[in-house]
Amino acid sequence: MTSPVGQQRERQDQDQRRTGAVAVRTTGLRKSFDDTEVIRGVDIDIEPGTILGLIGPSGCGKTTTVRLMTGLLEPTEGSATVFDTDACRLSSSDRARIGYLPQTPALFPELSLDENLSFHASMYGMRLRRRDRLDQLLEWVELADHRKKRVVDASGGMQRRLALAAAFVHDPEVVFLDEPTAGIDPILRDKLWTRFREQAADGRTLVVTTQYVGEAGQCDQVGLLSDGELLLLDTPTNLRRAAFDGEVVDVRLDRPLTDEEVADIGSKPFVVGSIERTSPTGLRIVVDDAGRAMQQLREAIDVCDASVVDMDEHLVDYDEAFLRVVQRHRSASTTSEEVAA
Ligand SMILES: Nc1ncnc2c1ncn2[C@@H]1O[C@H](COP(=O)(O)OP(=O)(O)OP(=O)(O)O)[C@@H](O)[C@H]1O
Repeated sequence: MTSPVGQQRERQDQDQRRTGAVAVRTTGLRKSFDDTEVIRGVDIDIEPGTILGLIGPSGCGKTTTVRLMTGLLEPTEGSATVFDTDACRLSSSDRARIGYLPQTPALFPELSLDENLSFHASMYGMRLRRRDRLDQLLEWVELADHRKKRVVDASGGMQRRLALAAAFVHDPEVVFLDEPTAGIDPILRDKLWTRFREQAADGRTLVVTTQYVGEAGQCDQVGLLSDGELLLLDTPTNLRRAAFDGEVVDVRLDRPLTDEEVADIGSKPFVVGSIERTSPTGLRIVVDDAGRAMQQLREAIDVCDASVVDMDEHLVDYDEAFLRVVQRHRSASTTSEEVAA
């Protein structure tokens, strides 16, 4: 879907990338409703042409963060900027460079899918080549065969896809998508992510919230929110590393090691975290680099006069990584509250 406008923006975004510009930035962002603070000091920089995924448990503040970034909510403290301008003070022409899929999209139930999309296009004053654009978008979200269906007769997933198409109708440069894949089957979800990646490759910037933690792997940067705090902002690979503060190797031996032998292995420089007994003869060891450490571990186990039955890197999946980072943060907060009390 690279239009001439898209190509021009790609060039502009490449220029911005060279100068280190950011498309969206939050600085010390805080938001309270009544006396309850729900966003607690969030700092995020999003480079043009990248996808930021916001993940976190229900109620952690994903939607509120997105609404602050779009300027729909005013922060209590700190700021959110888009194109270097306060999000609450964007001009109407800058607003037209932004797309937004809210969690509860506004669709006209009695109008057809096609008419709804057409209405969104007309709001942006689109006339030229509008039909082509709408056809393209309906294909994009696999609704072309249902275009005549009224929204009221469409499934929840179809309505979501229609709203997603509407967020892109005016070819925006920065797009905020609040749970775009909720209620969509895994095959189409995967296709949509391929399309989001194409959009980013075309120079557009996407902020995507999701409750499907595995989708973190599709993003350039992942922001992990918990109770309104940004626990981590990093690449998906580093999110996995953060779960154990290193890489993880699982080893099974021909006999149980004694506590002294385990402590001896734990003192080796390539072991950077805990050693956990996973069974009488099984160990889970956190190391700096799994590839290198496996040979060094074999040597250390040889010295103990034991043999390795099998040894493999434990590939942490995103769900496990997410759970561990959130649980670690929650237990650290509880401990510091107990110390303070
Ligand atoms: N307008 C509001 N008034 C009062 N509280 C609000 C308002 N909007 C959000 N909240 C509260 O702020 C917190 C964060 O809500 P938010 O919708 O941002 O979470 P979320 O991570 O998007 O959740 P979910 O994944 O369930 O959509 C919640 O405790 C919610 O109840």
